[in-house]
Amino acid sequence: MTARIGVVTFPGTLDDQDSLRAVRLAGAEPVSLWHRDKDLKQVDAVVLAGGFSYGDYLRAGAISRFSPVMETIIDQARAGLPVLGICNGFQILTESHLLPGAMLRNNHLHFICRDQRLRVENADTAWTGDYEQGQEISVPLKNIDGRYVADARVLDELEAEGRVAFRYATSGAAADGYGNPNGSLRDIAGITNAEGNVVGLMPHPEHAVEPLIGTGRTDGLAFFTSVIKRLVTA
Ligand SMILES: NC(=O)CC[C@H](N)C(=O)O
Repeated sequence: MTARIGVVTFPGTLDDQDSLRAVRLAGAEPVSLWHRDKDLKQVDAVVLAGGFSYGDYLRAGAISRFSPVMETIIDQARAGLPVLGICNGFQILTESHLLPGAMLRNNHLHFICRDQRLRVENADTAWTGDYEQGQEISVPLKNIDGRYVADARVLDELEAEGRVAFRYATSGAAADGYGNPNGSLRDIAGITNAEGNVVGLMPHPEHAVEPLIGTGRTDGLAFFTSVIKRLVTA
């Protein structure tokens, strides 16, 4: 049976079309979800796509968190539904308290847009099973509120439980996409919840799924193939 993967559109979402396309290229059925609908149309997994939902007013993700669609997603995520938050989606997940910590303005106070090197730290989540632990990937990064913070106790807990899913890779030159781009604590680019079904990250895997586009790398596609495999074997 083909997995159905929903992609939520809020007013101000930018990356829903690319996310739907990534879902299709990975082999699942893409399903559009609308922020005002509580109904998730019986999807097997959900992607919260990037952008500026509700104009990032108040704080990025702070208003989206209270949308009707999030009411259902928060309930179902707690019951095991795989949810991936990309960039603004990650911001919505922290605002929803499905993931700990918060995203602050980049330490240099600028919007940044570049290809970013990441290290996969946890290849055991619903969204990362097709990567190797320690694998380095490159995907686009584009945000202004990308600086991940949490208090030391939360950071230690994330590290101890293997819940740092991605770190900014710092072992090369900035011109090659290496380095911490925004001052995120402990170079954290993405995290998972304890159960591994909810994952959020600031860089954009959905923009790196086709060899003809961008740098020609398809490093992001494995997010989507990973969850499809997880759904089949679940
Ligand atoms: N591409 C994105 O989702 C980035 C938007 C995000 N609201 C920001 O921090 O700028």
